[in-house]
Amino acid sequence: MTCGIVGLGLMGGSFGLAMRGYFKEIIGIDHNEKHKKDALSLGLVDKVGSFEDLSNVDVIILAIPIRGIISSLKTLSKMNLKENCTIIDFGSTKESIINECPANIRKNLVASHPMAGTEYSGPMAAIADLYENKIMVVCNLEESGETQRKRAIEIFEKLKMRVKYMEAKEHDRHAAFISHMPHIVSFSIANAVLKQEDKEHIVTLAAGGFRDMSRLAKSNAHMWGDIFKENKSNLLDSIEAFKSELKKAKEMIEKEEWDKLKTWMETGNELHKIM
Ligand SMILES: NC(=O)c1ccc[n+]([C@@H]2O[C@H](COP(=O)([O-])OP(=O)(O)OC[C@H]3O[C@@H](n4cnc5c(N)ncnc54)[C@H](O)[C@@H]3O)[C@@H](O)[C@H]2O)c1
Ligand SMILES: O=C(O)C(=O)C[C@]1(C(=O)O)C=C[C@H](O)C=C1
Repeated sequence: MTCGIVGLGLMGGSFGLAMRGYFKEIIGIDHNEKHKKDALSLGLVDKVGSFEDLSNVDVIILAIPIRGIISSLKTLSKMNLKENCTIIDFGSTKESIINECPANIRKNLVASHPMAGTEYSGPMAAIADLYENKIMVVCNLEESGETQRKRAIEIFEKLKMRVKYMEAKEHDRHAAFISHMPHIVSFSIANAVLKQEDKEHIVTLAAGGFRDMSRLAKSNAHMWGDIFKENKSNLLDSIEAFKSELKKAKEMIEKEEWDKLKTWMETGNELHKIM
């Protein structure tokens, strides 16, 4: 079996590293020349190629920003793909990808979202065990072909991932709260500190707490811009929920309702018991 990976960054590169030996050959495709060279020298893929090479592979991984995934699907739908070709996308939102996937290749697509990653991007960020013991959400699986379902699940098992099935609508709602809103909050924290006049002095005090809370603010703005745009309505709801809690905390502090504030914090302590 052969594989083509479109996007040789954190997600595509890590996939290549983890799947060496499983595929007879892995071909890497990327619009960034340096990323192609880096991917080769890091051994993320066997060779680099172009989109046309995808006509001859058995598995295609789309690991590029969401709008790029959608336009790749449109291009792939006009190509002569292998009959049972399995296309797996790693996009962080699922509804628009599924809705905009051309009908003639819908059975080829297994719409997936690995709940794994870091704040870094590009081939240098690739990690061989990134996917191990992590959740892979697979959406609207019944719309994928039987061969494609089986192949994708086998690949996720090989990655040592735990598969969770969900409807795309539900996935996008959940992802807004568990991933997209925390990124917005982290960017907000970073911008709030950067706006302080004595920011350099403030950050000299940064220890674990600030580093944890601001880590996500290092993430790639292009990729996250796409995610926020695609999940706008759910993201707005999650920001509203967060704002309402922040407002509650602010009011309790203003009114010096310390016991109430303590109870509110103790409620927050409960979260990790269910994680
Ligand atoms: N970073 C994460 O934590 C994470 C986690 C889960 C899913 N995802 C999703 O995975 C996808 C890839 O994310 P990443 O973190 O690997 O990004 P990345 O920036 O590390 O890598 C993307 C790579 O794709 C290339 N690229 C971008 N657009 C392209 C195009 N149209 N054609 C060819 N090459 C193109 C870039 O040059 C880059 O090498 C995104 O859809 C993202 O939403 C990311
Ligand atoms: O751990 C991180 O740094 C991540 O950002 C990974 C993370 C997340 O947990 O929000 C980011 C985007 C996803 O689509 C899935 C996972």
